[in-house]
Amino acid sequence: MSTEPPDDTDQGLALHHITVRFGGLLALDDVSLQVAPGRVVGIIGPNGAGKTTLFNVICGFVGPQSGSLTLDGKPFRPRPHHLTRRGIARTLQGVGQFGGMTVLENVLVGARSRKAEADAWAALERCGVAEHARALPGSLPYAKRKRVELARALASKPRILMLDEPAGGLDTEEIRWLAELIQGAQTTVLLVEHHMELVMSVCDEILVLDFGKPIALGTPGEIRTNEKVAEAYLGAAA
Ligand SMILES: Nc1ncnc2c1ncn2[C@@H]1O[C@H](COP(=O)(O)OP(=O)(O)OP(=O)(O)O)[C@@H](O)[C@H]1O
Repeated sequence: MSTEPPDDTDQGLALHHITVRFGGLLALDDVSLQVAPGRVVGIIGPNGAGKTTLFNVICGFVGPQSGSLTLDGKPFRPRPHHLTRRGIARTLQGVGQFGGMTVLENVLVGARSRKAEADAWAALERCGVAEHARALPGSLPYAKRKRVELARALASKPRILMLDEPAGGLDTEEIRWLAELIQGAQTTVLLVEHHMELVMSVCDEILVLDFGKPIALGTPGEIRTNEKVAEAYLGAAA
């Protein structure tokens, strides 16, 4: 299987032979991935496969023992506090907002541009939660707080939007709304998600990890019928 980024593209984000160890545990084992602009790329795999670690590498929270990243063909050494500047935004698993700040203030955290407040309002509108801008996040139902988390990420108008289990805890109707948002996002999306129906419906391609190893990369149709993928999930269920 080839998950090696092609040499002829210098656009977008690329991971080259990333390996991460935590002590004796190999969390990522020679993972390569090319994320072309505008694509929706899913990262799936059983629990503990390395999905969050991969996100943490892209965000600079975890430094790989070997391998490198490039952004538009140039070396990219991610640092968490520079991510917005580099056009990268990430939602967190769960809701992760500051309880003592209003929804609007949460969305404005880390804002840089002069028109940040207008962008924040636009993102809140887009996510259908503008009416709650002055509320404290803790007073809102879980699904609304997940939307606030999305608005926070969208407010910086990222070129790469990283969604970490955005469907977790949501009902069918809310997941349908989320699918539409991702499909209309008009930006590159990296999606870590356990909800297979969502992943299969929105992704252009999917990377499958198992015990840190990339075991498949392909379209949803290819991944659905891949025997190694089925085995990895069956093994995890057994
Ligand atoms: N900071 C850390 N220190 C030690 N081990 C870690 C650390 N972070 C992750 N791990 C281990 O690395 C492996 C990969 O974890 P990771 O969270 O990336 O998996 P995942 O695919 O995101 O899992 P899940 O679907 O359960 O969220 C797991 O075995 C995990 O216990």
